[in-house]
Amino acid sequence: MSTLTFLWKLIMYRPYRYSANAVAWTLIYLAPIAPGLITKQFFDSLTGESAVAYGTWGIIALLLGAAVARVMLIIVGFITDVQFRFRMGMLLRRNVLEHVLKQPGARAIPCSPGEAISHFRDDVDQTEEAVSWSVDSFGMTCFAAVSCFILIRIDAQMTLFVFLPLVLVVTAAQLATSRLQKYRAASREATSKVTGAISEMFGNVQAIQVAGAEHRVAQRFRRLGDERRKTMLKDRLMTEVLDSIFSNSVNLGTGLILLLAAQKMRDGSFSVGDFAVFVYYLTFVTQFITNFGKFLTFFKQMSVALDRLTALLQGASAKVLTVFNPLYLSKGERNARPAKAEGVKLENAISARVDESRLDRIELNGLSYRYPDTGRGIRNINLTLERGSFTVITGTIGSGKTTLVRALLGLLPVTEGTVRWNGRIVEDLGAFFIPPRSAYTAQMPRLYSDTLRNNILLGLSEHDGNLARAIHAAVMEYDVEHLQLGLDTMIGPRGVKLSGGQAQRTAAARMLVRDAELYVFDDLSSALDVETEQKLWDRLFAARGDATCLVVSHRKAALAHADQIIVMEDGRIEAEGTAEQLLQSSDSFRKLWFGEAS
Ligand SMILES: Nc1ncnc2c1ncn2[C@@H]1O[C@H](COP(=O)(O)OP(=O)(O)OP(=O)(O)O)[C@@H](O)[C@H]1O
Repeated sequence: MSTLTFLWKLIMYRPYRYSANAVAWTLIYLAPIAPGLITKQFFDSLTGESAVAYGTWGIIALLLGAAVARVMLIIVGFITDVQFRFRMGMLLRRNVLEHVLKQPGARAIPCSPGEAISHFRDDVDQTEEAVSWSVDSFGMTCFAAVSCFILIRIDAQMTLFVFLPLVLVVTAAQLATSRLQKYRAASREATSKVTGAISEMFGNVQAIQVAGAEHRVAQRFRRLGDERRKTMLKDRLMTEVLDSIFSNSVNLGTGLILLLAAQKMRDGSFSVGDFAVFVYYLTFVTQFITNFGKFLTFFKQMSVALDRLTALLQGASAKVLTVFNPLYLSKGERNARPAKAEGVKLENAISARVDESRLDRIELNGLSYRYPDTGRGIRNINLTLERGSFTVITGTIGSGKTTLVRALLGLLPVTEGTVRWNGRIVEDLGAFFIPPRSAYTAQMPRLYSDTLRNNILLGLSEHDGNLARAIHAAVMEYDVEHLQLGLDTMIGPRGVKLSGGQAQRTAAARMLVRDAELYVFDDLSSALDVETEQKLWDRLFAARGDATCLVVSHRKAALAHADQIIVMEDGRIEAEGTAEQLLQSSDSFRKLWFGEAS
């Protein structure tokens, strides 16, 4: 999509609001025409070149009236601008967010969360800015046209001599702003490298000390600081030069008018009023040129923002950005929201399907996924999970165990193969495999800066001892007792730091507090000692009823409980069976089993 089409589509999202904004700002920009003419009248009356039609007080009243009207218009203009800008920005953020949330979990964003947040904030802001300035450019062009018409009628030669050099100076300065943009981008990047280095240093104090790398880290920091200093200096210098050109251009123009007007005034062909109107309009015409340049800069930035937002869509068409979607901002809109009714319908439909879809059997047929950057992944996985069974996926490091469970749960986009739930193909795995159908504990659990209770419940209501049961099944009761405020202790990045095992058991409790037909654990036991792990599986077996379990593990405590074991090797299933069968038939399994014993 071209930047112009992007701009047009955003305007067409709320054309009436955009038009109202354009009308308001055009009037604001045209408003100075009147005081200019009144001032001319006033000065001409002083020199006796014309009679004052309304008297001195009349002129003062007119000037005051014009000023008050402009202030009122500016207030209206701000309201119309905010109303339009906000809707446009919200539409962009809404559409990108919807797209991101629909992506398989592991591929939601192609960059770090920090970068994605900056796209959501800065790129949308820059787009808003460009669309908003298109209105100003239109208004200012109207002013420039009308004022030039008036000035040419007064003295065409003077208009040309005063404004042409001025237009050239300001345009040249404007062109130099593209260089400023480059310096600005470079200084921003250098600054972000410095702040990134500070946060890395604070985060890795121990690692730096252990590696004895203090000196090298300090040197690297100094180098980054030096680079930042150089780029910032260029940026500041260029900014100051351009600012001084812009702020002095009016003085420059006034000087030119004085030089040229002196002779004409002596001849009597140029009145004091004419001089006043030239100087008065000069400020606004200079502003027009500067602001038009600003619009061009914002337009360029908008094109970069469009590229970056499109990259966030990972291959989807840029049209996604401007799809007309309701925002439900006003109370009336919110009440009329059809989504409410649809939401209820959807919930009913889901619960109806869930009632139907008690898990009897899951079948994976020819499931494949390849990571685009490494070409690794899983190939042609065929697997059946019967109701109430306990399946363990095992294998060497990097053999594809995590990829397999993530592909099954729709967290990675399956490239080939199908998953059937009770014989029926599941179309959208990501939307389907959610509680109460399935619950999942990832290899690296994520904790929020919140209480332990809220980290486990994640918004679920606490009832009939569900939380206590989940904590017991996850072997967490001892940890809860020893936390100062028990379940109300703040944990996560800004609270008590839990050990790896505690974090994993918190994630397990989070999963177990949700009733699910299928529980999926990815290497839950990797940070647990043997005794705790044994307890965990025992309790899980006692608590889970006939729920089905799919577990990634290489530990005997899990393998010994398994109804079936899948041995992965290089992205494929290398062998399957019970521990007893595999000990007889599979070399790889024997290595895993005895490797742990040794
Ligand atoms: N995000 C990724 N991008 C590219 N390649 C990946 C990615 N994640 C994993 N891989 C590769 O895919 C293969 C399978 O990885 P996977 O994490 O599924 O293995 P695993 O058996 O779970 O390993 P582990 O026992 O270490 O958890 C590995 O070769 C790995 O290097």
